[in-house]
Amino acid sequence: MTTELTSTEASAIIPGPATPYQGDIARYWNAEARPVNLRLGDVDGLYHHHYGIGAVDHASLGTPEDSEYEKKLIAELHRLESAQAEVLLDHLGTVTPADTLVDAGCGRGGSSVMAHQRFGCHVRGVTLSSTQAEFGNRRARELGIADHVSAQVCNMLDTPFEKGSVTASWNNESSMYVDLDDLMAEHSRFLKVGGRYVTITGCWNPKYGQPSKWVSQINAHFECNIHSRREYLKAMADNRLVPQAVIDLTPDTLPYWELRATSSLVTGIEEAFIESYKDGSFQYVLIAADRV
Ligand SMILES: C[S@@+](CC[C@H](N)C(=O)[O-])C[C@H]1O[C@@H](n2cnc3c(N)ncnc32)[C@H](O)[C@@H]1O
Ligand SMILES: CC(C)=CCC/C(C)=C/COP(=O)(O)OP(=O)(O)O
Ligand SMILES: [Mg+2]
Repeated sequence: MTTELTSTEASAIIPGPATPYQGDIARYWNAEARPVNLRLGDVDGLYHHHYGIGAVDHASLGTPEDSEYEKKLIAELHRLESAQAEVLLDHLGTVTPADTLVDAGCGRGGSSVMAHQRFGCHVRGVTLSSTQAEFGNRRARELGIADHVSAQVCNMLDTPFEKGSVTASWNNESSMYVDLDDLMAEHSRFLKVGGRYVTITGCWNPKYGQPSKWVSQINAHFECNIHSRREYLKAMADNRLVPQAVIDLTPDTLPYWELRATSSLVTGIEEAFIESYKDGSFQYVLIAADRV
């Protein structure tokens, strides 16, 4: 028989944050309720905390004078965010319904749901935020897929997944909150040999020199710590994760940002993304790696 835990029972078995920083990040995401995320998620019930890629369908938007324009703009931004998750899933390799995937830093669970809908597999999400985990588990119940998709409050650097038990795993815009060597070591531990790891992330470009003022602004805005492209490749190489594809998605994400900057849902961080992508100091990349 399965019974739900009371919050007192749950807090007795869920350890506190591993560091004071992780406590801050848990609080940040527990309190987060930005319309740019909730109103986009309301379009079709897939709630994302990542950005979009692909060309804007200007024909579908009509003109700003149109009374439905704002609604269409929100739907278009959401379409581009879901397109980003589809591209991540395209790089997970062969996944069968018997497989288990891990969504590390799963947010409200949009990517987890999409992975289950595409592959029929099990997806285990981890997040520091109890509000996000509850939200994701509620959505999974509403969709009737709670037996396949679940989220739990857990540090992605110290997960309960058994060694070699996971077919594929990913970080969708969640790796800038952790030490990369610790992160790649944990994915490497729970992935099967021959399994696949994918990250989509913003990283600073070593060709620029050091993190630009825009990168510093993004770090301050989200309380995160953006790594360089070089650090990703080094941490993977040191942890038996061999890149199979490194794709610069920067040109593909700029249209999303330029459209978002015109909307009523702006949050103030749009300029930093647009300017850093344009001056070359910051890049939006996908890295897919084989666990060897
Ligand atoms: C920007 S959101 C991305 C959410 C999701 N991947 C998506 O694409 O919608 C960052 C997520 O990383 C999670 N996170 C940050 N540090 C973490 C850690 N140490 N362990 C687990 N989750 C973490 C946060 O709780 C949050 O859910
Ligand atoms: C690419 C980088 C550096 C990402 C930082 C992590 C992050 C906060 C992603 C988007 O979350 P969100 O969807 O909650 O943000 P917003 O409210 O801006 O849409
Ligand atoms: Mg968002």
